[in-house]
Amino acid sequence: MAKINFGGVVEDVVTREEFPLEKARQVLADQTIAVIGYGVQGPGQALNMKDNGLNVIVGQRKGKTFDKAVADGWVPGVNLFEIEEALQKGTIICYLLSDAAQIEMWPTVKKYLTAGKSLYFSHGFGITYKEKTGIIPPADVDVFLAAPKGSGTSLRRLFVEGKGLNSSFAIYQDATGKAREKCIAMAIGVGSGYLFETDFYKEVTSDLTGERGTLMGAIQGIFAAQYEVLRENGHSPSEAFNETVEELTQSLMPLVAENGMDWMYANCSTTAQRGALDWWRPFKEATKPVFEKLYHSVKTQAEAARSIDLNSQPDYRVKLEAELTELRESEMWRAGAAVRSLRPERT
Ligand SMILES: NC(=O)C1=CN([C@@H]2O[C@H](COP(=O)(O)OP(=O)(O)OC[C@H]3O[C@@H](n4cnc5c(N)ncnc54)[C@H](O)[C@@H]3O)[C@@H](O)[C@H]2O)C=CC1
Ligand SMILES: CC(=O)[C@](C)(O)C(=O)O
Ligand SMILES: [Mg+2]
Ligand SMILES: [Mg+2]
Repeated sequence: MAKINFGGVVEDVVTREEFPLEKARQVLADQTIAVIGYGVQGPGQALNMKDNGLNVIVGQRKGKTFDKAVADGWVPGVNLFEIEEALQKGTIICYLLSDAAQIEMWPTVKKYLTAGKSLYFSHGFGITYKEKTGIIPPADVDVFLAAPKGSGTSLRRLFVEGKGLNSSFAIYQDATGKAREKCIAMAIGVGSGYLFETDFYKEVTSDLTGERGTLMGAIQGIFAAQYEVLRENGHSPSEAFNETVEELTQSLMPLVAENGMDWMYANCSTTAQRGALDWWRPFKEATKPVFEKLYHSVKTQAEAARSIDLNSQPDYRVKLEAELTELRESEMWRAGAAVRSLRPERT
């Protein structure tokens, strides 16, 4: 593995140069990779693996999502099946149902995990919280994960553009002595950039923290707070939205992505630099206790319990959709829709 110095800490990573796609194809040559579930990660990973020349089939229950798989080019009876048929045919089972649905389907999946097969996850959830999920694989199968660090939608889009999301990988159980090479081959096959190693516990703990924190929860919270203060002080929705969200996503974050925070700062006025350098610490101090509370809630499994309880209810989708609609219909995001419609490339 390549040794990379991450800010003073040397870590081993796997790059596409040292584990090229050709090697992944060789490792997986005799495998039938069954992607179970065609929600968000399912399509991204399955299509990328198919385009990478791997032997992939999809298992999805009948309904709207099955039809989406057909629309994406999967052919019923050829490489698209009902879940049980795909489980039976697959030698590497990619368990890409929602984390809550994985609990419900587990007794069925387990029946098909015969000796020498592999069970692949994209999250450490099911295994780490096994007391809650009941997901305990048989001892004679390999169990590993590759977790793309981003949405399945982005995984696919970046792949099509010739780019790749980074993924973590972890081996939980090596029954055949080949779990590690299969795991890395799968991680490359789904279209990852470089790979960093973790374990199931660390993957799920960091992932749940990240999505509740800066990636999704905290960012909406901080947007809403600033937007409200601007509105309460007489600024128009267009001004408040532009100064809170639009400028960040359109102008400043791409600069951070390209070359880091200091470089984004350096491309802003010295007035802005002075203010940002003064104010980032108070924001850090104000929010750190919330991040500590969040991490604690993840560590004590309160987050897992809540997500399992709520997402296992029969009407969980309707409830999530209602909350997403509330967000979409808030003034800030309605202002956002108007702002997006006025982007030059859209008018
Ligand atoms: N959404 C994402 O981009 C990411 C997801 N992951 C992980 O990947 C895995 C899959 O997540 P998503 O793609 O978001 O899942 P999802 O919520 O989109 O659901 C995937 C599939 O589950 C099926 N499903 C739901 N309930 C079912 C049931 N009771 N019986 C049978 N099928 C059922 C749906 O039809 C759908 O095909 C999870 O472990 C998740 O944590 C990891 C990284 C990012
Ligand atoms: C996209 C991703 O990696 C997340 C946010 O962790 C998830 O969808 O669970
Ligand atoms: Mg996640
Ligand atoms: Mg994630």
